[in-house]
Amino acid sequence: MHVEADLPGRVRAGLTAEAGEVLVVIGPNGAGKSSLMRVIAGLEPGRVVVDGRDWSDLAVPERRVGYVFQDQSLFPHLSALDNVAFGPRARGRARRDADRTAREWLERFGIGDLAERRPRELSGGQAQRVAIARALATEPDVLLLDEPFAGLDVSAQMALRIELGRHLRDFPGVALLVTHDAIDALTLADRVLVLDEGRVAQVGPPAEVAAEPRTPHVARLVGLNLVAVAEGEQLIAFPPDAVVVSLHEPEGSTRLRWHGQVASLAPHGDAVRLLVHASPDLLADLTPAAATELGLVPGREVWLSAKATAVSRYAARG
Ligand SMILES: Nc1ncnc2c1ncn2[C@@H]1O[C@H](COP(=O)(O)OP(=O)(O)OP(=O)(O)O)[C@@H](O)[C@H]1O
Repeated sequence: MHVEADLPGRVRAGLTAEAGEVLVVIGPNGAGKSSLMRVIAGLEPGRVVVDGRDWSDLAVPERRVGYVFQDQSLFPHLSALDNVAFGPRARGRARRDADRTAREWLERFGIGDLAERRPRELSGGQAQRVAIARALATEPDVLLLDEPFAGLDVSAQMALRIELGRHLRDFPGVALLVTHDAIDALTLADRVLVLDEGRVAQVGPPAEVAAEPRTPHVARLVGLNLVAVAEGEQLIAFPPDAVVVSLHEPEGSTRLRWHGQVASLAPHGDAVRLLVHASPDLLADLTPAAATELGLVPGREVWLSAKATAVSRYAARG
């Protein structure tokens, strides 16, 4: 499936996905992730072309799309069952038929016994299961999930993540899932799509995106330093524990060195993690003993150099 979406000033993105694929969409605040989802769903006016067919003027129910958005929560006056049956009914299925489908979906999510409850009588995790069941019950070609775990506590998130992963494996269409959490990308994605300033900055399998990030946002997410070199044509990435911190300019010919000011120090596992304001900002891990010996405090001027063997270098654009 090929999707082109254009919402001027907010997002302009093209993506291609195989049937059954899960694309996890990541990017910093304001990158256009929600805009992409909303324009595909038809909740914002914009241009959408799917496999050469122009969807732009199609109303929401005419699009073969299921969505779970934070602000499109369940109908409060309907039971869980009626919420899930709503989509099939709106698509013309007879009441008994739609109810049977809805009941099956609730059972698949392990909440068949909650069918008669109203949304306010459900926990956050249960309500989110109903919302996802409601989206899947319409048998969409595209499933859009915008931060489906937001607002749930950590253990509810983990349980729902595992369960959703199972349903996504069986889902025959294309799923797009927006998240801020690297765990979602690593556990749920077939491929990760990175949005930056409304454009697709990178697409690839999670391991590849994590190893060779092309945006500062993804580099931070996976805990790597990222520096543009060769007039911006290439990038180098290296982990914070491959950075040597010194108070004086390092000897030798290495060009992998930067001068900057310590912005913060924080415990990180057994190490101390420094954030140094240089160009660009860099992270460095060192032992607590070394941090004390160097007298590192915020504001201190330092030199950083990267161990060449720990640096990976790759093209800035794919
Ligand atoms: N209703 C709106 N009208 C106009 N501009 C909007 C609207 N909603 C969002 N924007 C702008 O569009 C851009 C993309 O926002 P969007 O919400 O899609 O980003 P996002 O990647 O989902 O961000 P976040 O991670 O913060 O949810 C931002 O510059 C934002 O200010």
